[in-house]
Amino acid sequence: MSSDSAGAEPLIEVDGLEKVFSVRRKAGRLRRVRQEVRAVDGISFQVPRGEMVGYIGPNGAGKSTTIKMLTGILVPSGGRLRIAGIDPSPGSRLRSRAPGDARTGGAALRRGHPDRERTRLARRIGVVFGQRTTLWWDLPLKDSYELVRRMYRVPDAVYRANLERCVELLDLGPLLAVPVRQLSLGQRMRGDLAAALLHDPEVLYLDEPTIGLDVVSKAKVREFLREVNAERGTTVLLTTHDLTDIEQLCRRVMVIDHGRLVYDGGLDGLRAAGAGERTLVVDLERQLPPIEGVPGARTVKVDGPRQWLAFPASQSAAPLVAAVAARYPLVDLSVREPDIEAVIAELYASSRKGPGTGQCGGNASRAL
Ligand SMILES: Nc1ncnc2c1ncn2[C@@H]1O[C@H](COP(=O)(O)OP(=O)(O)OP(=O)(O)O)[C@@H](O)[C@H]1O
Repeated sequence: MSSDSAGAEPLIEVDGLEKVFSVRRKAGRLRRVRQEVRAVDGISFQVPRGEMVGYIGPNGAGKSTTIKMLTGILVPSGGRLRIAGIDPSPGSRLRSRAPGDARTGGAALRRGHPDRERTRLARRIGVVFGQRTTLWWDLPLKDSYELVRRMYRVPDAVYRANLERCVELLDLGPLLAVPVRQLSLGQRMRGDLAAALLHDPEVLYLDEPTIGLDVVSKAKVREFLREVNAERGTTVLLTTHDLTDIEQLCRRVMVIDHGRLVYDGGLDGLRAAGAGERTLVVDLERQLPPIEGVPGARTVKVDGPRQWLAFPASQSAAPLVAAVAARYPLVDLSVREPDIEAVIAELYASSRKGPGTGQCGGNASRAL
């Protein structure tokens, strides 16, 4: 969690949130049985205003389901959530763990709770689903924006200012007259990002906004998100499988697996929590046999005069450097941080072994 936002007003508040889907599965040639899928299983977190938080996890972990509940698209089966003080599905706790919730949730909402809260919430949030566009397929981009303006009743001056800024930051000028169906994936994604921001939302949910994009388009999207966050203080919840998105944009990351939060804290803490190793890379004066006898380190690779020594991420490099320098002709050195992808893969694996086995349990960051 970013330390400078600690204590700031929470804009997103989630407490014991659950979503249980009821699905029918084949059991034999003719029989179907009803089964529960616990997609989100009692997660709690808060996001202060202005923070950019990564929300990651393996396929099927429950990320999209969480985002859909936070936008009001899905009704929770249990727990509480508030975004900008609004509960998009008031009364959902009454239906907690109700069998067949996936089918009855919508009806219950219509019966007991008009869509007023969800509409109020829609004005405060923006959403981009990387796999799906919210734009009108056959309309030029500009006409889609015009429709967004009317739907959200965006005042003229606000609309013009926001559109101008998005066009500038996302290079949309040449695309405004092009029908959405003719846009490339990267162009369409930029178009979707602008559409999500025209009504000045306080919260932006991004579900895989860089999926399928080339490196240049990814860089453009990331730069845009940084600008929006810095300029407007927009709170961002970012779901992605591309950890570079997280490394470049978020200081805080939440990891979900099997519907449960298994880590919530800083990226640095995640590296340390994963029992990862750092690497001391040393350049010696000449090629020598693998370095031995340095306490706490082991030589993992030798390439000419260069050698790589792995050591626990939690340990200081200073004594290792001193030990190597005392016995070997050292010319240069560097320390490499653990690879974040490896750390996260390890975290997923350990969370699957069951509670209590995760390596992050004793970390100073909020490991869960
Ligand atoms: N409408 C639904 N009906 C039944 N099960 C569902 C439904 N939506 C999601 N699920 C199940 O809930 C679980 C979580 O799915 P979800 O889409 O939230 O995962 P995810 O973390 O977003 O995965 P991915 O990274 O693959 O997009 C999965 O087991 C999925 O099959």
